[in-house]
Amino acid sequence: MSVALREDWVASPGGPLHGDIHAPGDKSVSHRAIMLAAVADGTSRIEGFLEGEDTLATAAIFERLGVRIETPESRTRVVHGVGLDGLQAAQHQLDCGNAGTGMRLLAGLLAGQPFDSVLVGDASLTRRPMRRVLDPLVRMGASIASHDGFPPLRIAGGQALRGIAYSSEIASAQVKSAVLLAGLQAQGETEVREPHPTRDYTERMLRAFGWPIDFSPGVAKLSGGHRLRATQVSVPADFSAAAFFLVAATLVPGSDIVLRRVGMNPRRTGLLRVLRAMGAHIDIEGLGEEGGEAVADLHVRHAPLRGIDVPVDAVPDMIDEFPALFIAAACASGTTTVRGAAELRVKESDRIATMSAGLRALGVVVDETPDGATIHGGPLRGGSIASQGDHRVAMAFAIAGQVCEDVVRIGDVANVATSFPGFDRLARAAGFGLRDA
Ligand SMILES: O=C(O)C1=C[C@@H](OP(=O)(O)O)[C@@H](O)[C@H](O)C1
Ligand SMILES: C=C(OP(=O)(O)O)C(=O)O
Repeated sequence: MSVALREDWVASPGGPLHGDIHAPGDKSVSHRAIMLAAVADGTSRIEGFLEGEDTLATAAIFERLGVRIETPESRTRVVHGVGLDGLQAAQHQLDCGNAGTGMRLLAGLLAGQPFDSVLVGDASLTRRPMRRVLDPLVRMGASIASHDGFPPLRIAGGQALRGIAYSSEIASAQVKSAVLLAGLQAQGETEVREPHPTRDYTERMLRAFGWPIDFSPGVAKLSGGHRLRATQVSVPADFSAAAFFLVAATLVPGSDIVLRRVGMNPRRTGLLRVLRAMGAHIDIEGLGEEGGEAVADLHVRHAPLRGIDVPVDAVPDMIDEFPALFIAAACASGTTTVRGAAELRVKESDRIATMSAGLRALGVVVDETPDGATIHGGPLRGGSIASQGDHRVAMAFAIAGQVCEDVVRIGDVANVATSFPGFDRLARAAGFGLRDA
């Protein structure tokens, strides 16, 4: 039996943050680039690929399905696509690790294949709800058995899928993407509507790989029966990784940093809007386009923050940034209220509960609600934090340590490598006080 790796950090004030920071490649884009390149015709090149455990797990799964993937240099992948009809049955279960994105998108992509597949994940992923993708996929004709709506997912191959018009009740790019990827192999038209627009990387990348698709914010429509053509993908730096430095430099007096070539897809940058409304000093410089995605340098200087009511319509645009926002809110004057964010309860951990408990351990007053929290800003004392193995919670409390009166001990940080390998090294180089316990 394998035992989860447990590592701890000790974070303490390191002084002002300075320098240029290159955050790793975008996780959402990296997952999708591997998936589409694998089932395209021809050889694709992916540059800026995130070498995190989540996206490495997705790449390893396609190798098990018979796709050759080369690594000519770090952060580059050359994928020898086999076409939508060229994947081969795997001999073993397919391990998605910690990645909700990997498992949910693969469920859609594998539902219409002629062979059976079994998708498994780690303890955290095994607790995450899958009915949100199983319901629409089964309506399309898929046959997928689960453990009462939770992983493992046993996909029976050889099902004839048909397109559906699906109105999702939750704003989830993973649900939308699973249905669209199943739609590639379905008879007729597949349409997905969402209650609030979510990140549109699947739609944009399908178009880049030559698949006809209509989409506008909140709705996407495609038909089965086309082919994907290999292409080049340039992956921008991940806004969600950059977010930890945006908050840290805002909070630590004297800080002045530049985050380079960060992906600025508007469905990802809600934290920027919210931090600016709280008083943050962040300039967008050199806004341009790389590989069809907006990118910019983000210049951040320290600024005092004041609490706000986070607009509910910003929530899907910053869904992964709440751990960092909770720290910003704890350091702001006044109170910050988050509503309409119940989805946070079904991430790698229950992020409302994990962040509230961690902040309380540092002396912050937090009133938790079913779909959010009210955070009362005030001084942070030191303390011990259980990250519950959640990468974003661990990184958020590393920021808290930079502005605490005493040290912050953060437990179980190994999963930081799922989305941000090398975070601790980069953070120390920028000036963080952060060491292994
Ligand atoms: O599609 C994606 O790449 C993602 C969508 C979001 O999840 P939901 O779709 O469940 O909101 C996000 O939390 C996750 O980190 C990545
Ligand atoms: C929720 C996240 O990812 P996933 O759903 O892919 O596990 C995340 O990275 O914060």
